Amino acid sequence: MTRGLPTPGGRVAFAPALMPSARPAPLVHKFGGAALADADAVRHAASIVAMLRTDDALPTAVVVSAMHGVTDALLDASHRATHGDATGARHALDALRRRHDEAARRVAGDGGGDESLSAVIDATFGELAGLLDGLAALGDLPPSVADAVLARGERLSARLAVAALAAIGVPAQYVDECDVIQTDGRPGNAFPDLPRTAAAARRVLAPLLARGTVAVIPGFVGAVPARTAAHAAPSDAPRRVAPVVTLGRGGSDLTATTLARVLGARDVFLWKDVRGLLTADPRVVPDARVIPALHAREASELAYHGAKVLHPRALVPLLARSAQRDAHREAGVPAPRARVTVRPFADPTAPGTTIVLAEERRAPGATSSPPRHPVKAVSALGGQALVTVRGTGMAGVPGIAARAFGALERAGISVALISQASSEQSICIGVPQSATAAVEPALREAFAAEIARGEIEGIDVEPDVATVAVVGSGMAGVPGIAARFFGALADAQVNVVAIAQGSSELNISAVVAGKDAAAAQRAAHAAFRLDRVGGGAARAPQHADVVLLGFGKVGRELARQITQRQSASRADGTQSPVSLVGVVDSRGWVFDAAGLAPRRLASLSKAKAEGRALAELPGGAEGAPDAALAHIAAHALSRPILVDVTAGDTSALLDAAVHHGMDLVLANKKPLAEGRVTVDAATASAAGLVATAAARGRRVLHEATVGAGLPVIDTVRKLQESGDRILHIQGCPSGTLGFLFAELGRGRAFSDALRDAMARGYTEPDPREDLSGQDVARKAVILARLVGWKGTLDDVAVESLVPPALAALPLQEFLAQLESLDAPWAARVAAAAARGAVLRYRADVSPKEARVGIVEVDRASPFASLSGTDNQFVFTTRRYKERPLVITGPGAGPEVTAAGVLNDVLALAGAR
Ligand SMILES: Nc1ncnc2c1ncn2[C@@H]1O[C@H](COP(=O)(O)OP(=O)(O)O)[C@@H](O)[C@H]1O
Ligand SMILES: N[C@@H](CC(=O)OP(=O)(O)O)C(=O)O
Repeated sequence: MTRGLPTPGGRVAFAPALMPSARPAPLVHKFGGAALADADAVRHAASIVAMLRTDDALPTAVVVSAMHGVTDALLDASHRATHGDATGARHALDALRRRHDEAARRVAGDGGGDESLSAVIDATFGELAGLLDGLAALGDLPPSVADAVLARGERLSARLAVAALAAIGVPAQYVDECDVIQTDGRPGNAFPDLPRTAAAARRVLAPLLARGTVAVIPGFVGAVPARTAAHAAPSDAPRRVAPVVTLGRGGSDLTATTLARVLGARDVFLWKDVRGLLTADPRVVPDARVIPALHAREASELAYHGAKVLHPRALVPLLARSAQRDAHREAGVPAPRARVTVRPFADPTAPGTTIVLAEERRAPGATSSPPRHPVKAVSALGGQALVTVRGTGMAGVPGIAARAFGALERAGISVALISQASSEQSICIGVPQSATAAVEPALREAFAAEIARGEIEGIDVEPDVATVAVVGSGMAGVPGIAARFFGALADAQVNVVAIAQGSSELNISAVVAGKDAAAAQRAAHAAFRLDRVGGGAARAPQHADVVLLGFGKVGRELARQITQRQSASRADGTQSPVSLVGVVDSRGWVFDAAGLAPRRLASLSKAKAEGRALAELPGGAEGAPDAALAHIAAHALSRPILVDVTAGDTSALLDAAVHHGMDLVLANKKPLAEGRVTVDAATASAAGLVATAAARGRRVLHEATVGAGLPVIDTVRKLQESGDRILHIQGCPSGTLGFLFAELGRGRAFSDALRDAMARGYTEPDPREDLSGQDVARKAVILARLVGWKGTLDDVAVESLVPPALAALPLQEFLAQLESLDAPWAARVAAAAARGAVLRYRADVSPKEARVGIVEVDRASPFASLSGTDNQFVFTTRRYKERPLVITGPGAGPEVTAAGVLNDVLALAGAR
């Protein structure tokens, strides 16, 4: 064993006597195509190599993928050529050539162009043109020729990388992949032969690395074994077919891990355009998080189930099993010891994801607490078809599944999933959509006898499905994972076509319609709280997309304030934490996933204020709010927040929004105080909405439901979080009633004060809505529940200011009789005054009760000083007992209400 001796500088020096060789183990870098967009990116890659190579010139091998999109473009050009579109093929090639010429010019930096690089580009495009001509003549695209075309992409980028390294003074040399990576020769899906690759690496790479030269090797491609090379090209194929094969799409990862294995590397860095291996594809689940560490088996499972970030077999060379390991050791392949990290190209010092290779060792019988995240990630493999073989005669007949497998294997069809119902009356097989046509004949042939005997009744093919998988080694032995997964899919209204659980218990998969795959992944991600996984957000900085439900006075003011917030961010050069992507009214919506521009919002606001519906406005769509929500939720939004600034019972909509993965901000009291959204009939509705959201890792904030923009609910939370206990809250949360009682106290007649309140626009159109006390009662319910009261709106004792005889009258008749109330009110006010008190309409809540009605308060009480439409809240707590905590201020009006809502939105935007 080698032993490190710490040096004063903190580095680790190796005692020479203990080191088998003087040089430290090499580093292997792999730069993915997604990261290599242009010359700047290639230069950035070179700088990363230089940085990690350090002054000690650590031995370094660099594997590169073709630049972003180049493999696809080459494939497209090949298809065009075979289908007779010679012009299209030439144009595609010309565009690629321009891109590489431009990159070559810029990559070398100030040193100017590199002639040998131009010559290589020239020669490569000459070869490519020849290959495409050959394909045009052939009218077919044999896999071996496709591989020969595709190989050029990585070779070009490797040349660019060499130039970029040279430009910053790092000695680098291009090494042809065929001189190192030896494979089994399977076109389009080859696998490296480790012993032969190890021998080649010793011969070709070791001397270079020993000299301190960085070896740059094209990824994705390898050599065909000598015996197959002779047959690699069909006799009528283009003459210039080189005997190369590719390792399957994304195969540069596999090149890198193979090299790491045969070189005995210390580290493999897989540099990607994402911040690491994430809990989901961030293009589908915007709040995906970086997984700090996961086992290679989990990573492979994810890759196999469609996570495009890693080649499905990338980790195989580093996981060779022990029997193989012995055989390999004899053949000169060192034991695996590399550390594998998936790193963000854009942020090279970030830790990314570590892929753990060591097997988990647990003492027999050892128990451990269930993992915090039994499921670590979710992924989906689209473009599949599901084949079902049905028949009552299959029950109890052994080997049906194995024969189905065998038949498909012989037909060259890879099976992504297989599941058999316990009744054994059907087997479901997931295959690539492209194989659909070949599947049925293959199975019919394999089961001809059973079909003839009627034991197999049918073979059905369902096209366009996707397999959605949740993956994590922690799910083994943790009960309820499947229930949570399928519950989440059901809640998201995703129909599950078939189910499969891998025998390893590393994954559970569900086959769903292709169109549901995104919704299914988001639902599973939310259900397993994967947005809480600890390695940082997929994207920095944080950003939330806001959808406004309700575009009335408060909604429009909020839109204005969000726009204002965005321009403040622009002014100080930061990204706004929020953007408004959708507005919804009762009849329609306007939505743009990229965000509604300020000008557009201003004109929508203006039109809406003039009485027009959103559906009638430019870009507006017609439909009920639930349709709006479904439409909006189908888009990949960044940490979406639904803001409810309506006044109706929106419970069902809010529930749907939570299931779509949205956080909620409410100014609307009804769903909290009255809504019937509940997970448990015994719990009250408010707890229901909040609990449903919490179970899915979503949050509900609703500061503006009590006291508008005043920090009432925030104060409750802060008191509680700091360990205080709220004994009771007394509040005057109605601007209208506050105004009315202040005026009565000043000797004004009831009818006169109420008419004034109406004229000032304080009251609802029918003032009895305010006078009934219902609005205050809703606020009381919301506050009371926060302090631990368990009742519902029906349990609140409410004193109405409207005598029963006047409650049902038409509005005008009620108003005509207002004067009849003046004398009784004057008497009541006078009686209170005689006792040194004034009247107030107040909500009193505690963990034990919620009451709203008229109270007499001492003239010295803070409530007595209330004026205008101000609200006031008095908190008596364990800490604030002798002198309670008082919050007073304007508690109504669009501006302060919208500001309260905006605070909640910003809190959520920054919180996740
Ligand atoms: N679980 C996941 N974690 C990270 N990225 C993922 C995941 N699933 C899918 N992806 C996608 O994989 C892409 C990176 O893969 P790929 O393009 O093959 O990278 P590279 O070119 O670096 O090899 C990312 O842009 C991301 O959209
Ligand atoms: N260029 C190849 C191989 C590869 O590994 O690419 P990437 O690193 O971009 O996944 C492909 O597109 O499949």
